[in-house]
Amino acid sequence: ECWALKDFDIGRLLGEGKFGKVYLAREKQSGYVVALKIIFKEKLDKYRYHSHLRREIEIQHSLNHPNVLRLFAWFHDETRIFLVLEYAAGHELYKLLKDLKHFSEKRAATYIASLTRALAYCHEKNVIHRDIKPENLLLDMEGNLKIADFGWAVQSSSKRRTMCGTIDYLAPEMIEKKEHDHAVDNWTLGVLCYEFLYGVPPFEEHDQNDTFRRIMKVDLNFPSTRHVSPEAKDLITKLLVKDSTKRLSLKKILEHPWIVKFADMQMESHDQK
Ligand SMILES: O=C(Cc1cc(-c2ccc3c(-c4nc5ccccc5[nH]4)n[nH]c3c2)n[nH]1)Nc1cccc(F)c1
Repeated sequence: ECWALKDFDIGRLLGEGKFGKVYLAREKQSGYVVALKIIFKEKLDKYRYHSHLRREIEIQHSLNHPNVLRLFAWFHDETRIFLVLEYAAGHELYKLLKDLKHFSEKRAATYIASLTRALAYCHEKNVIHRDIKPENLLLDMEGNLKIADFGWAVQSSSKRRTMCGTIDYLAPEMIEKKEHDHAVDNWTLGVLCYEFLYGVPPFEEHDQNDTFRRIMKVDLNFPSTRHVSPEAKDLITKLLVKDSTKRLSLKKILEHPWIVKFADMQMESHDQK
């Protein structure tokens, strides 16, 4: 069935991106609640984003995993493209992290386990996300983590060389504009694990060049302001490794003592039906 804007009641604004806004919406027939992203075609022209958007749509539409936000469908009219995305009725993860200051080891390990399973699924499908950061992570009603934006995802058929993402989460090989592969996502898991437990990313500095320098040196230290278990520090240290071939694999992350000890295996999220 081909949907059109008239099939939806539009609700509040959920988020705003470079190309468009995301609204809460309800499909009139079924009552199904979704996130409706509205992208203006003229914006695509301006940024020559058409092929990029097509790739994002193909990537996201091909992914079907409990921890990856679903793209159910898309349609367009003369001026706009509409994406019918899964609505995550929980929180935005970065807001929750700001409110809580830092996560408990149980919560952090559960999110890292979910992210690792989602990334293992994406890598199986030859998709490198490359831009996992708290702003792109959402929680559904049951508190299950969902990776949302695939703004920078690529099919990892050939090695990628384009610069992307914010500074704090960039792996060294991406900064050096070297060829990189899916191991960049393993690095990012280390950055996120640190940020979940300490409330700030590991190499954060005011000046971007200082952040670059600290990433390139892997200048990692664990403040004693917070008690964090040695197991957690061990996992982070095994992910924030400059040589991408030496980073802990996704499989080994799920077998790591800290994950085994603290992560609760969440049930897959139930459909809203
Ligand atoms: O644009 C996005 C990703 C995306 C998802 C979203 C998004 C933003 C917010 C939400 C939410 C949501 N739930 C909330 C709960 C509380 C507060 C805010 C919330 N936002 N649910 N689903 C969403 C989805 N924005 N952008 N994907 C995309 C882009 C182009 C092509 C394509 F195939 C996918």
